[in-house]
Amino acid sequence: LHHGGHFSWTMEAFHLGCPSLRTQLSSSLKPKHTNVAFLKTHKTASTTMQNLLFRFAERNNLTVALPVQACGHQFCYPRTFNAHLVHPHTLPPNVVTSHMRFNRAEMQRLMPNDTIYVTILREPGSMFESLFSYYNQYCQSFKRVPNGSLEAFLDEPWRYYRPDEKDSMYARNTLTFDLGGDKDRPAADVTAYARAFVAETERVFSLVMIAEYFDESLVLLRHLLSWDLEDVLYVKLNMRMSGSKHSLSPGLPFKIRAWNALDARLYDHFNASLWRQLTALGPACVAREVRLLRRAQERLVRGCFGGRLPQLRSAAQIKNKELRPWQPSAKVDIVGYDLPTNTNATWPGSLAHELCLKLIMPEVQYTRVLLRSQSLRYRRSYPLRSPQPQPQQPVRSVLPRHQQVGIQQIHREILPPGPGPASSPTATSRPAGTQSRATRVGLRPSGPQMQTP
Ligand SMILES: Nc1ncnc2c1ncn2[C@@H]1O[C@H](COP(=O)(O)OS(=O)(=O)O)[C@@H](OP(=O)(O)O)[C@H]1O
Repeated sequence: LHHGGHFSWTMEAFHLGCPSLRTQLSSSLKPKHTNVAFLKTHKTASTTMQNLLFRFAERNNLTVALPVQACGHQFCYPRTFNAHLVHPHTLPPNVVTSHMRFNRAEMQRLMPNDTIYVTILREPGSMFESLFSYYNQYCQSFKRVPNGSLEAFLDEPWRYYRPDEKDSMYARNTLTFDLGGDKDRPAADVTAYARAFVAETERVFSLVMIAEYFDESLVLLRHLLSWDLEDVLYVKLNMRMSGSKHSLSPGLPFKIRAWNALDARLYDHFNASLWRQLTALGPACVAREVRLLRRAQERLVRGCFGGRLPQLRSAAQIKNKELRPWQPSAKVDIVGYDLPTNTNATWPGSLAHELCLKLIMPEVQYTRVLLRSQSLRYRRSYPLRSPQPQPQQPVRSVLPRHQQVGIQQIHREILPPGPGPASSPTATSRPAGTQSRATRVGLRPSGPQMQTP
């Protein structure tokens, strides 16, 4: 571990002569942006992203909008999102990231005006294979297929698929559905609809990440939000064991794209736009940031797992219940991790244990833990609260770097060495008491409606 203290890796890139980073240096000194809406799409590495955002929110004492208990850990998906599905103890939020079917107007009612919208897509072939395997016992369209054969489904999808049936959104154009669109557009209309839907998605989302280029996407995210390297460290979550995966025979990716034509168009468009943004940032600099990220990540993981890389375990093998990922059925093995009991060998203290635990905590458990801690904070702030939920703190869109708490120190120790001190400009928080009534009860007045093409 490196004990040289904090440094700015953007400064390092600057010294290496990355032209695009040179012009961005001033923006990297900006306070961190803290109002973020991440649309958690299905089977796209979104749980890994959600965990990263949960940890960022906790480190910075932000509020994460969580579902009311009746919705479980998702905003009553596949219902279209409505701000009333948000638990009152998690208002007003800085961050939202739980599964939902997107609804722009309701999100704007919930989130501060300067919220940055981000989502993630995955290549349709591997995504559909993952959906087919994961939801095989849930989704009737998949259950009907003899021998659970992906090939059989794709040979005659209309034989098995019913557009209006429960859980049909897992069987066709899932990304389009999650983004609030119409997954069953008639073939004659697909091109025009896809064009308009892509344009609308582009208007709302400042960044559309791509799962295949997860680390490169994180580099863009880090720049967009003026975050540090330590803010985008992660461990891969919600992976299937290799035995639960099915390799696609030649011809299948083509059939999957044809069946999920809207998703395929979304993916192609945003994959191209991701690479345009990476090119604009400078490929050498992106590669360097990715290397630094992976190096820091390895140190973090080794620190948590007693100097080793973690062993992947199926849920049944994980001793700590808090760390067991949810299994969709006995036929699919989802990978998780168990912490060694002596993780503190490298970093002493309970903070290190907490950091490591949260890093690998599955979605359902982390959502529960977060709801509990936010409810506690809410009750402590308002022991004699009025019937309407009140804000616990002014809504912040940016964060002074010095406000980040304890666990940050451990993060600092794992960063690769580099020159230059980090600057910590003061943020411009929105002054308390300047919000409208709607903001004070946690919801914002409706903004312009999303124009669904
Ligand atoms: N960092 C990173 N990069 C690339 N891919 C990753 C990453 N993290 C998770 N994964 C893969 O994402 C799949 C799980 O996606 P989600 O977490 O979105 O699933 S869920 O809808 O919330 O259940 C799941 O894919 P499959 O294993 O193919 O099912 C994970 O392996």
